[in-house]
Amino acid sequence: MTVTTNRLRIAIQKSGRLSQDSQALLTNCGLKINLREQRLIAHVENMDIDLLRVRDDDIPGLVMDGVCDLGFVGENVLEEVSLQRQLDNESYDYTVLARLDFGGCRLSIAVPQEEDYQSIKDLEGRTIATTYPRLLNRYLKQKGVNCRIVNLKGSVEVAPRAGLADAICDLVSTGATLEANGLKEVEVIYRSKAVLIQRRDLADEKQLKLIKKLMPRIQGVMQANESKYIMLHAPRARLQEVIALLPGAENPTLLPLAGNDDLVALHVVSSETLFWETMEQLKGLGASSILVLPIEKMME
Ligand SMILES: Nc1ncnc2c1ncn2[C@@H]1O[C@H](COP(=O)(O)OP(=O)(O)OP(=O)(O)O)[C@@H](O)[C@H]1O
Ligand SMILES: O=P(O)(O)OC[C@H]1O[C@H](OP(=O)(O)OP(=O)(O)O)[C@H](O)[C@@H]1O
Ligand SMILES: [Mg+2]
Repeated sequence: MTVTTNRLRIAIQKSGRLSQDSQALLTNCGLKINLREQRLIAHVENMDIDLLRVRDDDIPGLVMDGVCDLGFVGENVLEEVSLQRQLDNESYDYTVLARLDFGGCRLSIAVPQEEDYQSIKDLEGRTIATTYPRLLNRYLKQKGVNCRIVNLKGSVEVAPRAGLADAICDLVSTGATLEANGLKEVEVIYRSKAVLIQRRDLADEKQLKLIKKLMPRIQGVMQANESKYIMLHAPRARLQEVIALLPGAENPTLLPLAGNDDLVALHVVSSETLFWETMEQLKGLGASSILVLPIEKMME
């Protein structure tokens, strides 16, 4: 590629399911992003980074062709584009730097609710509408089922009602879209999360150094997201029982309470969230002033 810039180029979805989370992750990593709604490129003011804001479908190709150095994209799109590029004899090289904690969804086959569905064999010879023809084709081949695949870029869920297909293969998260369209999920064919990918042939020392700086921050933000800071007052006499109830609290900090020898303050960073049930059990042991706080950043 002949793009001559030393600034690291990161492709992110312009508007959609991954935009906010990708941007928030970068912001939490300390990037000051100068965003103007309509701009294709957003400058990062405090680091040599530019964000390219594009359709998510274009992100794998931009990274594979070396136009962008990094990209935030769903594994579903990444895998679909990779399969298509293999077929077209185009390069499909990339490195996954991190699997992220957002964009979780599954690619599933769904049929009309009233259909008596037993197995994938029921779809032999039928028509399935999807935005992911390559992933669907791979799955059907594995199962030895022949179907006609109709490629739709949007509104896939209305295809059966519109008489365009017998079934669909689309992304599902809560299942609300399927339900609203009178469909039921019958096969999960792919489970996806957002990932951060890097172009394989990246060689610029300065850019590699920047990525090396960024990665521990990304890991730190994700770790902080799933961790909680727990504080409570526990009766000294039941300390061992209290500690046993707290997830990941092997080495809590214990602090004396002024004017009260029976109670002790306990602080701990927990890798899991504290459920209401556990809080009620803690209370049952005599614990009080239980606080569960979010953690913004972490570095070990
Ligand atoms: N309901 C969902 N819950 C969580 N993640 C989802 C959900 N739907 C999609 N995703 C993930 O987010 C990605 C982007 O979804 P979105 O619906 O914004 O795509 P799009 O409509 O193709 O957007 P674009 O205009 O950028 O092409 C998907 O490829 C998938 O990885
Ligand atoms: O199972 P659910 O929680 O209902 O989520 C699934 C829906 O989410 C996505 O679309 P999105 O809402 O991002 O809109 P889009 O179809 O315009 O991309 C996806 O394409 C499904 O339609
Ligand atoms: Mg898209």
